[in-house]
Amino acid sequence: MKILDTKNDKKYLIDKLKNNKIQNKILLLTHNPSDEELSYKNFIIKRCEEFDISYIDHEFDENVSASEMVKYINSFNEDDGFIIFLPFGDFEDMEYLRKNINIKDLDGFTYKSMGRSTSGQIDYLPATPKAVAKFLLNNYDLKSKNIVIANNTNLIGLPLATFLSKNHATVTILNQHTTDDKEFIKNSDIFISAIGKGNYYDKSYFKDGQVIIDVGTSYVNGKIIGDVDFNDLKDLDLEILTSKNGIGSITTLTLLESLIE
Ligand SMILES: Nc1nc(=O)c2c([nH]1)NC[C@@H]1CN(c3ccc(C(=O)N[C@@H](CCC(=O)O)C(=O)O)cc3)C=[N+]21
Repeated sequence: MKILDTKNDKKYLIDKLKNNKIQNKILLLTHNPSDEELSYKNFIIKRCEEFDISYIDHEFDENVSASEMVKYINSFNEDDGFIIFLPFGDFEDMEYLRKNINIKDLDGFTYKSMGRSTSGQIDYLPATPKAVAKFLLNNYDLKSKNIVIANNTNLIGLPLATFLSKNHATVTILNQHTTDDKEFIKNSDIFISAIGKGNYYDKSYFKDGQVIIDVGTSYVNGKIIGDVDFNDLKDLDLEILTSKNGIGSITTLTLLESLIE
């Protein structure tokens, strides 16, 4: 087993963010945020302070309507960026927000971004799938590879799948109701997991020669663990990008990179 990491990618992103003076602001938008959303927001705030990026930390109150939200967001400069921390308190009218926000979208949220990433434009992907896509494109030839993705959300699995398909991979998306997930995973060349169930996949799911990208983040006793129990895979001859020093550690930087024109 070979453990991969994103340390070089991280160094590259940090240098890029240090060397480009960013004039535009980033809007950090929450609505009844969960602990996970708040912790991700705090990672971003720490990075904004490190790179001298202005941010506006705005929590919408309970009763605000979608049109009031859009009015507030669109009152900023069109080159200022925004991120809506999901699930955004399960706000009902996401359609209206996806359709009408027109300042810079840093996390592939609007319908316009969704359409563009589907046609293969990497810059319009949300930060997490963008980080995964870049890592794969930099390190592997995707042509005729079988890729299986365990995640079917608008934030990760769907945009990643369409993008990788445009890049000539054969892609399968699993969901909670998939019955023969073990068979799909075992037959893949590259497996990307983002289910958020700590140590869920053991060695019975894998075989020699595979590449595993573990995007899962579960908090257990204050520590982040991934979906794949990589300690159990020691005897297999495969490559794994684990949760530690993996995609999570470059997601924030990838998001801020999108502020640079
Ligand atoms: N619109 C939206 N986009 C998201 O991408 C999004 C979201 N909403 N809601 C909340 C979840 C959670 N999430 C994490 C990202 C990184 C780490 C992570 O592991 N970060 C690094 C630190 C990163 C740093 O220091 O810059 C680490 O702990 O090593 C965890 C969780 C994204 N989310």
